[in-house]
Amino acid sequence: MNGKTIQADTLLVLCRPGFENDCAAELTQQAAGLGQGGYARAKDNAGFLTWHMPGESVLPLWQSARIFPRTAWPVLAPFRELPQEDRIGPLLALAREVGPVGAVRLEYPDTNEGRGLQRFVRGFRKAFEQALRKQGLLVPGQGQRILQVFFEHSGQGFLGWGDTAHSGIWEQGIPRLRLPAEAPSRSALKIEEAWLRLMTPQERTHWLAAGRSAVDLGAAPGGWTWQLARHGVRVTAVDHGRLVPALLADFPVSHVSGDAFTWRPPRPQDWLVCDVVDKPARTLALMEKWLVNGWAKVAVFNLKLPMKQRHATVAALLSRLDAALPPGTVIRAAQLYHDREEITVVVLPPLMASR
Ligand SMILES: C[S@@+](CC[C@H](N)C(=O)[O-])C[C@H]1O[C@@H](n2cnc3c(N)ncnc32)[C@H](O)[C@@H]1O
Repeated sequence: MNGKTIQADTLLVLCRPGFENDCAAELTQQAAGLGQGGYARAKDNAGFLTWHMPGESVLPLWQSARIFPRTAWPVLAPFRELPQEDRIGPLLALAREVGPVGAVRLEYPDTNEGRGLQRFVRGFRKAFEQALRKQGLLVPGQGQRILQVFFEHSGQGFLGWGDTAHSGIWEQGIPRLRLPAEAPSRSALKIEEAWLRLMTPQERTHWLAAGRSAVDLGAAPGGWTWQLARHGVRVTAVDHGRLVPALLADFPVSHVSGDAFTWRPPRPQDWLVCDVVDKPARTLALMEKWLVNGWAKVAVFNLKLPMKQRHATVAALLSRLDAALPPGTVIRAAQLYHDREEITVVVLPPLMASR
């Protein structure tokens, strides 16, 4: 049960504050690729924007892969000046137009001001969900459709719908991941988010398995190496810097003090991961060399963003990589919640199931 088809000409997009124009540039390019137009309404550092396509359906664009948006969903209607004494009533009336959903997401901008809404949203969630359940509009576990509400402030925002396939798997596009005490660095959260956001469960089961091999370029102090090694992957960690000693003592990890840009693996690996901070074109050329030569099958790496033309730069680099690799190679990229001035890229070989 996925619910009736609803049309929409507006997309609500959440992103890291400061990247609204990059989202707009990306959506402009994607819409053009679909033979569509559109325009953004965005304020600098707002952490969100709306994308408008008057007279057209925004659904094909919503169903396309995105790099800069953390999440996006079709808008049914904006709401304004919700009465303080009954904010639920007007939103219930809109929710009825969406129909029964399996879950509700309540979102707000990831800005200082937006985070001030946390308490309001916590209280509102309880009352709103109760009211939805009473009316048969929220039936947890049933159907894929999610009711989406975005609060710009407590009286104003947008209501729409989504699903995990096209809006992403997390409310606000923000994963709530815990950093275990033994993790060598906070970067460990970044590769975990990359796996969860950019790989399917089947791909993770296939590749993140005991007996697989990996090289981690720029590995120290060892957060990414630790994440791979705790799945039983044998890791060669390349860095002039020191790894956390427990990694070498307790896990299938070996350390090579070498240069990421010149070191070559003695035999082909399953994984190549790379968190070296360098010029994006230089990192990309390194990844291309490894993948084209068959030194690794799967890659996870960061591309540092330039100061200007961020979307145009990464789009050009990713299309260069795509052209260099065999047809069918899967390239997925996103500015993760744990990314600041970079994006994270995952590359998977064609026909992964048969490897
Ligand atoms: C952001 S840190 C990596 C953090 C690591 N992924 C983690 O999870 O703990 C970048 C690392 O790249 C290393 N690095 C920079 N240039 C390098 C090079 N040319 N060869 C090898 N390592 C390099 C640095 O020494 C540094 O340890």
